[in-house]
Amino acid sequence: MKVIQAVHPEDFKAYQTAQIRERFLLDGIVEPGKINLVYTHYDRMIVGGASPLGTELDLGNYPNLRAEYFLERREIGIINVGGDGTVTADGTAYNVNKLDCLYIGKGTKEVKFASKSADAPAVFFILSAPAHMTYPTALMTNEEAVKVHAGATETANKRTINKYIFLEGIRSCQLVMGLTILEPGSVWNTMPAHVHDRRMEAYFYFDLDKSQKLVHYMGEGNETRHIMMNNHEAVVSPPWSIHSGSATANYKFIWGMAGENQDYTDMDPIAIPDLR
Ligand SMILES: O=C[C@H](O)[C@@H](O)CC(=O)C(=O)O
Ligand SMILES: [Zn+2]
Repeated sequence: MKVIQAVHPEDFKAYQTAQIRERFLLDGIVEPGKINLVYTHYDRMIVGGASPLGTELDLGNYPNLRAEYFLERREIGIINVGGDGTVTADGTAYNVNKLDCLYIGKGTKEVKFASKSADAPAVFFILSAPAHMTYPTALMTNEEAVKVHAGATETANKRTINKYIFLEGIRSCQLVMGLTILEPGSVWNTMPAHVHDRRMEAYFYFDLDKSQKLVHYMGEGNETRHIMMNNHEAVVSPPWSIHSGSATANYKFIWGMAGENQDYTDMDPIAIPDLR
């Protein structure tokens, strides 16, 4: 499992394109027939993808964890962004179709991922954080997710925020997870931008056409940089960094957090004119 170390904001100011990409961009996590996971030292969040084809994929165990099994001291959130699929947790199979979310609590020994059809494979995006107790495994469909309408067509940021794992939804120790859908013609997410010193965040962009590009903005609000991103790529956001994007067409993205609190509204917004 690849490991990403944490970066100091003062050091970040000197980073060139290649360094920014190496330290924050998680590309290649979606690979047909494979599970790819990255261990980040941002709140020890593991970020990855499971893309089963004809055969089931096992979550497995990794030496980095020094655990008997993956979820011995962890919890996991999974959202499917591809074709119909199933996730099996200790023998119980859950239908996790596109935009559905499954939370699996600490103590589950075996997790398996499968696609209903290899011709329309499921693509599972995975977030896993350390957990101190067991919350029940729970499935939430996209219809059941709590929806918040944000932005406007005039500012090209009209979008719907879908919340799944959060204080009023699926309960967890640390994980907060959901996804945001932009309307056609709207291309800006998380603008006005914000930081939340108490939590890290990861973004995973999807349903962005292959011919298009996403520009992800990061850094302190007065010292911003960008990363050019493609469909099915993820990026980690340190607690000191904004995390916002604009693209050449509309798209969707999964966001997820772990850290000091689970209060979604604990954000310090940065006024648009103040960005540098
Ligand atoms: O801390 C919260 C996250 O940055 C996202 O939920 C923001 C987002 O989905 C959006 O504005 O579109
Ligand atoms: Zn945020």
